[in-house]
Amino acid sequence: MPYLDLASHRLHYRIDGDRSAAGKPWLMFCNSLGTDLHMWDAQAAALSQHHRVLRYDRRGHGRSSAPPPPYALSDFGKDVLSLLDALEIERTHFCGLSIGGLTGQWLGIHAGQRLGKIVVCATSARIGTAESWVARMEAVQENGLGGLTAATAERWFTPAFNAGQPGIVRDILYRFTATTVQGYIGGCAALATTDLREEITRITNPLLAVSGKEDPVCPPSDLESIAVRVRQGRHLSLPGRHIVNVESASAFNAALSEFLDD
Ligand SMILES: O=C(O)CC1=CCC(=O)O1
Repeated sequence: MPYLDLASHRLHYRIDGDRSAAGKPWLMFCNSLGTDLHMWDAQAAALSQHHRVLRYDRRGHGRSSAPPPPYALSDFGKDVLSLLDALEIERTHFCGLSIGGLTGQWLGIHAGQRLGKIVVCATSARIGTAESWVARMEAVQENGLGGLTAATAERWFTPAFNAGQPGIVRDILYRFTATTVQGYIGGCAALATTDLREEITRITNPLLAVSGKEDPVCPPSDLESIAVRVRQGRHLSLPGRHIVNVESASAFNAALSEFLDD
């Protein structure tokens, strides 16, 4: 299991596809709050035929360790750049969901030359409010992540998906409750202090914004707003709630391939 050891924490990552296949472009995925790199299993399986796929667990999530919170969005962006530098990856396409999509926006603003195309999913230039994230941090401090499981399932998937795909939902919620409290709180702190609404106009990379039609966290209007504010943006809405790449996996994979190959 490969890790990158940094000064304050270690990042767990995984490469699918032939790493030495120089003709294949890199495609990097970044997970959301309370998930790990397995949220991209369906995408890695489909896209690794034509790409070298790099996934990692954002700090404090999955098998990556959690430095003491709070974190800032720039910490997540710098973790990505550290991984790219360590793996000698000059340039990669980037796909992130929710806080992973905010990380993609930060990279587009501050390190656009390291990215090819950017895909941001179920995200916003500013997710929620500072007050809502402070309340979430307090709830997690008090009850741990287990206390949030039912509400999380409801935000992440439609009732039909929750009922129809219990195995997939169980697996993703198991990984949710396995997230460290420090890592989750650190992520909430970054969300409480992030507002990229002005800065995203500096993004020049081609960008695809993907929304879940019924996402109560980042509704389609948020993704549309990103697409119109960047230089070369487009927006696509797919059936599902917040974790739209899982709920609409086939359509998501098709859209991702089409956008990257275009
Ligand atoms: O509230 C949630 O669980 C959804 C979410 C907000 C930011 C993120 O990464 O996930």
